[in-house]
Amino acid sequence: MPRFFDIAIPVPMRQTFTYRLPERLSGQDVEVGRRVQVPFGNRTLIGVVLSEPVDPELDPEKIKDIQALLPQESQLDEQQVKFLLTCARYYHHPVGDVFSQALPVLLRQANDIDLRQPLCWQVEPSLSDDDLAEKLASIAKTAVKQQALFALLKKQGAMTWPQIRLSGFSKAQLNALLKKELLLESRLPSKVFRFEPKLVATENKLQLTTEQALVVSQISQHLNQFSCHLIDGITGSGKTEVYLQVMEKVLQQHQQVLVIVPEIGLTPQTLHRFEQRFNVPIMLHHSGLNDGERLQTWQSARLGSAAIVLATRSGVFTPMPNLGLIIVDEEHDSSLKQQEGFRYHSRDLAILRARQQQLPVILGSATPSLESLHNAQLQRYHYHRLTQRPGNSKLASMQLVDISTQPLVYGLSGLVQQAMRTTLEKGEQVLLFLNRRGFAPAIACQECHWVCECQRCNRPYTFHHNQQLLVCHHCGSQRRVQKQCQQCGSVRLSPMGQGTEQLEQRLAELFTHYKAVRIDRDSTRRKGELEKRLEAIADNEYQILVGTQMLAKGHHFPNVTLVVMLDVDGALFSYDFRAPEKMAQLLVQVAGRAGRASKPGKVLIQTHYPQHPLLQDLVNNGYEHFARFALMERQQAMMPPYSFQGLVRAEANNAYLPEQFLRDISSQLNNSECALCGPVAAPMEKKAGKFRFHLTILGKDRKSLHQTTQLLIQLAEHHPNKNKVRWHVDIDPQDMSW
Ligand SMILES: Nc1ncnc2c1ncn2[C@@H]1O[C@H](COP(=O)(O)OP(=O)(O)OP(=O)(O)O)[C@@H](O)[C@H]1O
Ligand SMILES: [Zn+2]
Repeated sequence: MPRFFDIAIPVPMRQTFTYRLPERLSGQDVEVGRRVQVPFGNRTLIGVVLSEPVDPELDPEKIKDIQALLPQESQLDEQQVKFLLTCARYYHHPVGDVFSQALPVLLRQANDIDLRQPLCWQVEPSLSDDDLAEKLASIAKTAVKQQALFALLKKQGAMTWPQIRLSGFSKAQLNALLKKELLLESRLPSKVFRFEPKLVATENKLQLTTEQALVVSQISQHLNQFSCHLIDGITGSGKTEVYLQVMEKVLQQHQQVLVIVPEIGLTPQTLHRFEQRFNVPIMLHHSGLNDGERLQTWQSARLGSAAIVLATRSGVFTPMPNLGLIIVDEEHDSSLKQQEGFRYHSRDLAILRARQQQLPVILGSATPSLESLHNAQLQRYHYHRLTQRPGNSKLASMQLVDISTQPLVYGLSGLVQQAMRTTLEKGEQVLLFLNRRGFAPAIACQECHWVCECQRCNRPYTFHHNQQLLVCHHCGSQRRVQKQCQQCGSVRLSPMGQGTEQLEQRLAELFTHYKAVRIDRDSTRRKGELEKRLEAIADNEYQILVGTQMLAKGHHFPNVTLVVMLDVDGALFSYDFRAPEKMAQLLVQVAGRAGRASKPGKVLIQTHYPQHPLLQDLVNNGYEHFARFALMERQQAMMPPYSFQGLVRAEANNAYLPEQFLRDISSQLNNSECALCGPVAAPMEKKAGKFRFHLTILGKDRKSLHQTTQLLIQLAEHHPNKNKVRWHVDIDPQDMSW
């Protein structure tokens, strides 16, 4: 009797496909989670087996054969398959694509792959102290980085290349030490992680404050079962120390820990702190790794040999058979939500996974999302607060600076310049926050006011001075700088407004005795550049830090005592109902970079609207008060988290088709328990040449949202124009500007 299996394959259809196990493979075991190679149309695809053998619904004659079973060493376990199926259902996303996204790129192909454990390096253990000292002396005094790398490995034990790189070292430095026979190269052991007391560097453990101790003990009472904990702790209150101490208890049970953070490349110090505490295999998962490195993380996690996986959002899919805890740090951060393709929220999936696998999950933030606060209010989550900074560091004071009535010099008010001078003269650092990359956000004609726009987006090009380019920040298109106005022919074109690139230049004129450094996506594009700049800031080589929100994220700048937000007005009048929440979070997070050591910090916020209630509330009463008020507003307006939202987006080369498409499917929908809003043009109606429309679904509960979404998808899939319009569904959308 031939056997048939349901298989998920990466095609844009919301269904699974049945295949036959051919005679020549019939002797083999086919477990749920096995990767297989199957024919589809005239292509060959990699799929994943979803079921035990099934009775086919189709005529067996029409069912195609599985071409090959791929190595068992790369298969998913049943737990993982169950989780991914739930993900696909929750987000109404094609199941094959969910599986494909959850696999490392190399496993989406049929090629032979190297599934060995990653290489790692440690100080040659066979060398005596005397030998070491002698060899160490052979490293030139001037080779400071080699010395430092050696010292790090000596302290740390074995490290993989991604770890070494993130610590700021190069392959050349590593190779130099290898050549001098100071290091032993081996593969990370593939044995399952087992805890031993000596793996914790207890000397680095901090004496917990009363508040911290309480949180650690409360969470520790809930290990080995599902529970969700929200740690609402002000910036610098020591959330990381709480994570570390709970992690230790989980590791002690020989279990694995998954830590999800919004960015890793941006915040290498998170990894340092883990390494300093735990001498266990820590594997990384983030966009700075190549495909091979990502596969190695996946594999050691899957084998149970990685004790800790530190990952960005897609790390939530890492298979970890002995998982005992998930931590989502900065749970409010919008980069935890994937904005294209499979649009999942990593925090929400972490909770779903924790529930399915019966383990605790910790969400941490100084500015929790309104969703999480609401869940805490409903007592779905355990709510923990950290209200103080350990030691004598105080939260920075915030002050609004009215710029509607005073002249600015390069965007800086007199009061701000004065405060900067005072701070700099004391030998302390200043951080200037401006969320706008480039030299100027537009180039305009002085005669006729024509603005040079991207034709594909109908938005102004941003002027990048260093590259002498105009770049569209919406679609990425670039062109050379125009010399002449296209409307009136005048050559009097000039930049309008100010971005970080310009600000950095101007500061050199204003503060001649001090050095400024810029941190944004442009200035840190080159590998290792960010680390270099952060290090130089720590060494006080720069006194003025200019940056975008890259600077707001989790950094610890002990000598920064003044933070200036140059322009926060954009968010005050946004169409997006989440804009005030995001702006409040950003403000508090940036402010949290000031005065983190013993020196008190100050935050100056420049605005044209100092009386705006949102700003007043934040500055006078803090985030908690703001959040309570914002939640009340959401409740009155019946917006999330008091309702459940889905969004159908459609786009096409003309404006008519997507609007008509959405209108058709919404008008064909009968008896929906949800309110449908739209179709309306997206806030950015045209992007990269496509016209875009929205249909919003608002349900009073999740069940009705799911039902309505399901029905709309069916209608869309049968619409005659379904191939002329590109459309997708976004459940719990975060960014309505798309
Ligand atoms: N119990 C403690 N005793 C002394 N110092 C502590 C203690 N806990 C944390 N710290 C120190 O306080 C500083 C801030 O801690 P940490 O970075 O963990 O804060 P956080 O809450 O994660 O902040 P943020 O939200 O801004 O990232 C660190 O330098 C940390 O070493
Ligand atoms: Zn564009």
